[in-house]
Amino acid sequence: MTTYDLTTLGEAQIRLTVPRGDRLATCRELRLTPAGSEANVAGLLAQLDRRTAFASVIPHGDLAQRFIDEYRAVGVDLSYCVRCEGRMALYFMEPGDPPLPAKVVYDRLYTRFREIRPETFDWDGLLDTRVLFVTGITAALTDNTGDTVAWAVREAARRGVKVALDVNYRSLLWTADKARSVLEPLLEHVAILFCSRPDGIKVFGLEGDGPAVNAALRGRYGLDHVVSTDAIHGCYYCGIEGERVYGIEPVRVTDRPGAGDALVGGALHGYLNGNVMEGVNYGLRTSKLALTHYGDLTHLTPSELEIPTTADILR
Ligand SMILES: O=C(O)C(=O)C[C@H](O)[C@H](O)COP(=O)(O)O
Repeated sequence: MTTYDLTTLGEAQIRLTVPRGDRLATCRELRLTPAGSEANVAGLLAQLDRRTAFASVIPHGDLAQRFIDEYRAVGVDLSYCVRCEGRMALYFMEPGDPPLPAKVVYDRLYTRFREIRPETFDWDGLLDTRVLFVTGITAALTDNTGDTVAWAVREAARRGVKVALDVNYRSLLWTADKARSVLEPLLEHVAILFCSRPDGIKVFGLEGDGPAVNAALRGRYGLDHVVSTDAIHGCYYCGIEGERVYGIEPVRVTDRPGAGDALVGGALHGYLNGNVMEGVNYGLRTSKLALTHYGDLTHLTPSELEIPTTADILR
């Protein structure tokens, strides 16, 4: 029996959000919430009674403490985090209201996390897990973070640990060409891939509707499971369990960031149960829950996985 169900590494961040109806350039107050894609997935799974750990390099100080308190409170093991002097990564967000799109401004240069190397972390501990989860966000930051993600993926595969990868393409962090050149060589080691349709088109040069992009990813890279979303039309599964299209129902959005990570967390809960198709149903529920409250981390109880949804299977 492994110590963990899922371990992951990523940058610890704080989000500073502009109140609705205001602009970053003029607002006088900001809402402060902890953030980080990988931590969000670990945090969601911890609330579903999964054993998870998140590794990072985190500075001392109050902002970092806010991050630590948030994810530790839901049960994520943060003992692999290395503490250092330095600054906390931040991101600012204007939620946007039509016709203004949401806007993100990163303030995450010069963090010590950007200097990580494989030797920074205790991999005997971190790879005592069923799944290693990584994202394109961490791979994008610097050559060091990209190399460390690549090393971790290969080492996990060598040790028989399943690898889950979320492409999570961020155009503010790298070009699509660079993303492809870094992520593509990792795909042979990946068991379950999360890639939105727009990312499949931009990063991997694919074409077609959601199911077509999904099937092309699976076919081209020989993946066991591919889960993708198209924020407007639906969510798609393609893999050894078959193929499925899931409808997405509109919900009132209180706060959008973290909904993608919630979908990934729910789907991985299913993967850990041996049923990704059912996991995507969980993911649709958890991402819906994510939209109802502030913060990148979705707060939920296991019973809320059963909340009614009309995200019926269409095909
Ligand atoms: O951008 C980054 O570097 C982050 O990690 C910050 C956020 O916590 C996630 O990006 C949220 O991601 P979504 O669930 O896709 O909204």
